[in-house]
Amino acid sequence: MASPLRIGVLALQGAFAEHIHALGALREAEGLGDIVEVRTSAGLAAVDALIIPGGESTSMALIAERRGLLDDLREFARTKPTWGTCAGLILLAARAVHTKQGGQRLLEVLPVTVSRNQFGRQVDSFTVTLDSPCLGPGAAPFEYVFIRAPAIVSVDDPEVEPLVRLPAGVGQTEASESGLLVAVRYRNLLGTSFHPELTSDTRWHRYFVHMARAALA
Ligand SMILES: NC(=O)CC[C@H](N)C(=O)O
Repeated sequence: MASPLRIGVLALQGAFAEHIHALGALREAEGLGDIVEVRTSAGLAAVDALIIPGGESTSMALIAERRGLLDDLREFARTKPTWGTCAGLILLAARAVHTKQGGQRLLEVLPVTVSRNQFGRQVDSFTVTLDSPCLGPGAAPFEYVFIRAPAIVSVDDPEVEPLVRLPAGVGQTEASESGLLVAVRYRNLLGTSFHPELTSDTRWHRYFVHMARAALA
């Protein structure tokens, strides 16, 4: 039997404890191995898959850079299963718009452009319940939580698979027939604008576990 999957959560800043909690809830059913807080290059080298949580992408990148972890994170995300949620999605992206003056460091592994804080400030946070066929045939709707979230405003590689789109109009400044993209998959990468770790619904975590397992098989 294959050894149990070891999933790490980047624990420099942000909502890492919530992801660890969500993975913990799946541990037995999914036969997960250690669920690890990753803070160093050695810690990263010891996991099979990684979640980069929500938080503040500029701070997270700065801390990672100071710890000499940024290049290792980039290398990891190039080939190993990696999921970025919210700020984590920004870090994975090839390009970000509406960044702070002077720009910000990104891992540049996911060929999309994200717009930071697309939906406004903290007070404009919102939830929306959407059908999510990517979670399985006949899957019940999922409650999506958005907190100063980015949106994916352009997809720059045909291999990027759109997974979830908001209804047209939500968070958009320009009239457009299709809504903003808030979840994509690309090879070994999953990027989501929302925070599934803030709900008790673990289906997105399960999606990532299955994706990671398939990628590593
Ligand atoms: N909840 C979040 O992760 C917000 C992300 C934040 N707006 C950023 O740019 O990093």
